[in-house]
Amino acid sequence: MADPYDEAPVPESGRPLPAEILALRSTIDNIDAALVHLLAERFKTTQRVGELKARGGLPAADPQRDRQQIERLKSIALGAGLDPEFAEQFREFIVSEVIRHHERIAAEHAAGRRLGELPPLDTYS
Ligand SMILES: C=C(O[C@@H]1C=C(C(=O)O)C=C[C@H]1O)C(=O)O
Repeated sequence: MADPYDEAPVPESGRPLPAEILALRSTIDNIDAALVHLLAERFKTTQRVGELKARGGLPAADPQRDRQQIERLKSIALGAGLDPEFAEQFREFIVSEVIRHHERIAAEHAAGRRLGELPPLDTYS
Protein backbone atom coordinates (compact mmCIF):
# COMPACT_ATOMS: atom_id res chain seq x y z
CA MET A 1 0.00 0.00 0.00
CA ALA A 2 1.26 3.50 -0.88
CA ASP A 3 2.72 5.54 1.94
CA PRO A 4 0.47 8.63 2.27
CA TYR A 5 3.55 10.73 3.12
CA ASP A 6 5.20 9.83 -0.23
CA GLU A 7 5.36 12.63 -2.81
CA ALA A 8 3.82 15.19 -0.46
CA PRO A 9 5.57 18.58 -0.65
CA VAL A 10 7.42 19.55 2.49
CA PRO A 11 6.01 22.75 4.03
CA GLU A 12 8.01 25.39 5.95
CA SER A 13 7.63 23.42 9.16
CA GLY A 14 9.80 20.71 7.62
CA ARG A 15 7.14 18.09 8.35
CA PRO A 16 5.63 16.44 5.27
CA LEU A 17 1.91 16.77 4.65
CA PRO A 18 -0.18 13.64 4.23
CA ALA A 19 -1.56 13.28 0.69
CA GLU A 20 -5.08 13.33 2.12
CA ILE A 21 -4.59 16.90 3.39
CA LEU A 22 -3.56 17.95 -0.13
CA ALA A 23 -6.70 16.34 -1.56
CA LEU A 24 -8.84 18.02 1.09
CA ARG A 25 -7.21 21.39 0.30
CA SER A 26 -8.17 20.97 -3.32
CA THR A 27 -11.81 20.58 -2.26
CA ILE A 28 -11.49 23.57 0.09
CA ASP A 29 -10.17 25.65 -2.82
CA ASN A 30 -13.18 24.66 -4.96
CA ILE A 31 -15.58 25.57 -2.14
CA ASP A 32 -13.86 28.95 -1.62
CA ALA A 33 -14.15 29.70 -5.34
CA ALA A 34 -17.86 28.81 -5.26
CA LEU A 35 -18.39 31.08 -2.23
CA VAL A 36 -16.72 34.00 -4.02
CA HIS A 37 -18.90 33.48 -7.11
CA LEU A 38 -22.04 33.20 -4.97
CA LEU A 39 -21.16 36.37 -3.06
CA ALA A 40 -20.50 38.24 -6.31
CA GLU A 41 -23.95 37.26 -7.60
CA ARG A 42 -25.56 38.19 -4.27
CA PHE A 43 -23.94 41.65 -4.29
CA LYS A 44 -25.01 42.22 -7.91
CA THR A 45 -28.58 41.44 -6.83
CA THR A 46 -28.53 43.59 -3.70
CA GLN A 47 -27.03 46.42 -5.75
CA ARG A 48 -30.16 46.42 -7.87
CA VAL A 49 -32.37 46.31 -4.73
CA GLY A 50 -30.44 49.34 -3.48
CA GLU A 51 -31.10 51.22 -6.71
CA LEU A 52 -34.82 50.42 -6.59
CA LYS A 53 -34.99 51.45 -2.91
CA ALA A 54 -33.22 54.73 -3.64
CA ARG A 55 -35.58 55.45 -6.52
CA GLY A 56 -38.61 54.63 -4.33
CA GLY A 57 -37.33 56.62 -1.34
CA LEU A 58 -37.19 53.43 0.79
CA PRO A 59 -34.72 53.06 3.68
CA ALA A 60 -31.53 51.03 3.14
CA ALA A 61 -32.19 48.61 6.01
CA ASP A 62 -35.34 46.52 6.45
CA PRO A 63 -35.41 45.24 10.07
CA GLN A 64 -38.44 43.00 9.49
CA ARG A 65 -36.72 41.28 6.57
CA ASP A 66 -33.56 41.03 8.71
CA ARG A 67 -35.44 39.21 11.49
CA GLN A 68 -37.01 36.78 9.03
CA GLN A 69 -33.65 36.05 7.38
CA ILE A 70 -31.92 35.49 10.73
CA GLU A 71 -34.56 33.01 11.92
CA ARG A 72 -34.56 31.20 8.59
CA LEU A 73 -30.76 30.97 8.32
CA LYS A 74 -30.33 29.85 11.94
CA SER A 75 -32.83 27.07 11.37
CA ILE A 76 -31.09 26.01 8.14
CA ALA A 77 -27.71 26.12 9.90
CA LEU A 78 -28.98 23.88 12.72
CA GLY A 79 -30.24 21.32 10.21
CA ALA A 80 -26.96 21.46 8.30
CA GLY A 81 -24.71 21.01 11.34
CA LEU A 82 -23.38 24.59 11.23
CA ASP A 83 -23.21 26.73 14.38
CA PRO A 84 -26.33 28.98 14.14
CA GLU A 85 -24.50 31.84 15.89
CA PHE A 86 -21.78 31.65 13.26
CA ALA A 87 -24.44 31.70 10.51
CA GLU A 88 -25.99 34.81 12.07
CA GLN A 89 -22.65 36.60 12.36
CA PHE A 90 -21.70 35.67 8.79
CA ARG A 91 -25.02 37.06 7.54
CA GLU A 92 -24.52 40.23 9.60
CA PHE A 93 -21.04 40.69 8.09
CA ILE A 94 -22.48 40.53 4.57
CA VAL A 95 -25.65 42.55 5.18
CA SER A 96 -23.81 45.39 6.94
CA GLU A 97 -21.74 45.75 3.76
CA VAL A 98 -24.94 45.67 1.65
CA ILE A 99 -26.46 48.45 3.78
CA ARG A 100 -23.29 50.52 3.39
CA HIS A 101 -23.66 50.13 -0.39
CA HIS A 102 -27.36 51.06 -0.21
CA GLU A 103 -26.60 54.20 1.77
CA ARG A 104 -24.01 55.22 -0.81
CA ILE A 105 -26.43 54.55 -3.68
CA ALA A 106 -29.14 56.59 -1.89
CA ALA A 107 -26.70 59.48 -1.34
CA GLU A 108 -25.68 59.38 -5.01
CA HIS A 109 -29.32 59.26 -6.04
CA ALA A 110 -30.13 62.24 -3.82
CA ALA A 111 -27.22 64.12 -5.38
CA GLY A 112 -28.73 63.45 -8.82
CA ARG A 113 -25.98 61.19 -10.05
CA ARG A 114 -28.18 58.16 -10.69
CA LEU A 115 -31.00 59.78 -12.64
CA GLY A 116 -32.25 58.21 -15.86
CA GLU A 117 -33.17 54.74 -16.96
CA LEU A 118 -32.15 51.74 -14.88
CA PRO A 119 -31.10 48.72 -16.97
CA PRO A 120 -33.15 45.51 -16.60
CA LEU A 121 -31.89 43.12 -13.89
CA ASP A 122 -29.76 40.43 -15.49
CA THR A 123 -28.54 38.04 -12.81
CA TYR A 124 -26.81 35.83 -15.40
CA SER A 125 -24.30 38.36 -16.72
C1 LIG B 1 -31.27 43.65 0.13
C2 LIG B 1 -32.10 44.29 0.98
O1 LIG B 1 -31.67 45.32 1.85
C3 LIG B 1 -31.01 45.04 3.08
C4 LIG B 1 -30.05 43.93 2.90
C5 LIG B 1 -30.45 42.63 3.03
C6 LIG B 1 -29.64 41.51 2.49
O2 LIG B 1 -28.50 41.71 2.08
O3 LIG B 1 -30.16 40.36 2.46
C7 LIG B 1 -31.67 42.37 3.65
C8 LIG B 1 -32.47 43.36 4.15
C9 LIG B 1 -32.07 44.78 4.15
O4 LIG B 1 -31.61 45.13 5.43
C10 LIG B 1 -33.53 44.00 1.00
O5 LIG B 1 -34.29 44.76 1.61
O6 LIG B 1 -33.93 42.98 0.40
